[in-house]
Amino acid sequence: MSLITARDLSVSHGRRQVLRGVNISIDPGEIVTIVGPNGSGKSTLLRALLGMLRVSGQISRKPGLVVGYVPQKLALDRSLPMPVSCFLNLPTRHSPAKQAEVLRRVGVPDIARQQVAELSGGQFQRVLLARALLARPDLLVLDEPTQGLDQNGEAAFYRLIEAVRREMGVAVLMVSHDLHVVMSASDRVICLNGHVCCEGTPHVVRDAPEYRALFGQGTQGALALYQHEHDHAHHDCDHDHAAKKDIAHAG
Ligand SMILES: Nc1ncnc2c1ncn2[C@@H]1O[C@H](COP(=O)(O)OP(=O)(O)OP(=O)(O)O)[C@@H](O)[C@H]1O
Repeated sequence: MSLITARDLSVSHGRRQVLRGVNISIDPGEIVTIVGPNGSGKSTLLRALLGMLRVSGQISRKPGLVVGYVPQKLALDRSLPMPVSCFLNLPTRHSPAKQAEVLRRVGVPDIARQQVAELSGGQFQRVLLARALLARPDLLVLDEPTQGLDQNGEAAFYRLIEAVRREMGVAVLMVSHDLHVVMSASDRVICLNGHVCCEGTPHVVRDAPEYRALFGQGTQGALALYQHEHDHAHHDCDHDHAAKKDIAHAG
């Protein structure tokens, strides 16, 4: 049974429709990455799936589903004096032993007493991940989790995500702008631009015309992501969604 499924999902911000007719489902233990140009509705889709927005269409969640969410921006004044251990207790209190275990798991074992304001960007991302993992989620939702990290930091973070998935069996739904990472770390990629342009295993998507129109080819693709106007006609690429998913699970 899927953890979360949305059918014919549409979302408007005010009078502006941001998402239309989106179908998506996340299965236990899979890593799914959403890519798309700025403003294409990626964060909106995550927030809609989490039940944070008014939507039209259907969203169903597995009963008792626990989600750990790491938002793109956290409205936290990092100049506030607050040790990591206190931050990890927001909003639910956890024992020091449990905190230590999860901090060790995300690769920052010695920082419980450190001030949040003193953490590097990479350490702070790991603390955010630790906080999400403390809830023992079935599904981790990460909105551009490596924003602000350098390439090494990004690669290390995604390796960590894969290790956490392997060890805890948690499914991961994330937004990324890093094509290279998307290709290597995801079971399934969804290209979004107000609607699902195409989706499937990284290899299936890489060869899809819709994906190439969005990202171009080769290393120049990352630039295309930001420049693309996305006015091409759409071949209905949802029709073989089931087949692609099969490939995703077989591979
Ligand atoms: N709360 C809001 N009220 C009004 N408009 C919004 C709101 N949130 C998002 N939007 C608009 O909806 C569109 C999609 O925004 P969203 O943040 O989902 O895109 P995104 O793909 O995540 O972008 P980015 O890659 O820049 O993070 C944008 O045009 C944005 O300005």
